[in-house]
Amino acid sequence: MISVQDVYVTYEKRTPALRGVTLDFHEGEFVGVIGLSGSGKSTLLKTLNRLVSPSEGRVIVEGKDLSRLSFKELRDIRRGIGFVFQEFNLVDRSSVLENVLIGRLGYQSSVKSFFGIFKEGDYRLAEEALETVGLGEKIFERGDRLSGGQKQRVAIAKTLAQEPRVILADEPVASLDQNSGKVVMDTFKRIQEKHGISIIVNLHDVKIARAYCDRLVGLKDGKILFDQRTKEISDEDITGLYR
Ligand SMILES: Nc1ncnc2c1ncn2[C@@H]1O[C@H](COP(=O)(O)OP(=O)(O)OP(=O)(O)O)[C@@H](O)[C@H]1O
Repeated sequence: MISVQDVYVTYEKRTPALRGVTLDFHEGEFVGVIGLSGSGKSTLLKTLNRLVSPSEGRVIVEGKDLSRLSFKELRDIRRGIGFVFQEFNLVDRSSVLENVLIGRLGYQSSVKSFFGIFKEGDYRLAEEALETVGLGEKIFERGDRLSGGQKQRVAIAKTLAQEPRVILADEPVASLDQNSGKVVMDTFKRIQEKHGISIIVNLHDVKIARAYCDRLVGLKDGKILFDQRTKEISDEDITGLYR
């Protein structure tokens, strides 16, 4: 589904953040990317929807080289790829429903988007997405009235409203307390299992990564140290990653 082929990313002539990364992501997987701060986790995730472009190598999504797409083709590909950030990225003064509807903007013509005109189907999808993340009752609440965990679930609902094939999540529980983090990770798991959507998530907490992910990619200094089924990963692998 997504193929990363010998990718290097260099920011402003510094040491490369990624150095020859090659791996494939498959349909329906729950993959965790782990490693020290600065190992390149965010950079890797951002290359998967061209928020960051490789300096060398290629990222192929559904058979298409991301670096060779027209504006429209990139927009179409990005519709199928949700992105969840550590800091939620919601509009605090807007309602939960309005925030989730933003996920539908990729399906509107630009004029319609500008005037905020949504179809009935958009509202239905937004409501379904909120039900899926367990926030059906908060639909008219203002964003800034929610707890951190609830905000992150609204952010997930927003990506669900996009009807994605894959959700990328960059440290989605790093700003949350343990309980809220668990609810958010349970939500991702449910989405993977019930909706068949692939989840690719950066995590600095190895315990969480081991508990939820089917496969773990260990990044160290911009290179892949291991890429294995979670149950095959030893304590030594983990120690080597953080040494
Ligand atoms: N926009 C940028 N401009 C310049 N350097 C950057 C930029 N983004 C990341 N870097 C550098 O690239 C390297 C990898 O960073 P990246 O954020 O991908 O790692 P990470 O594993 O996600 O770390 P963290 O968990 O701290 O975010 C680091 O050395 C970082 O300083």
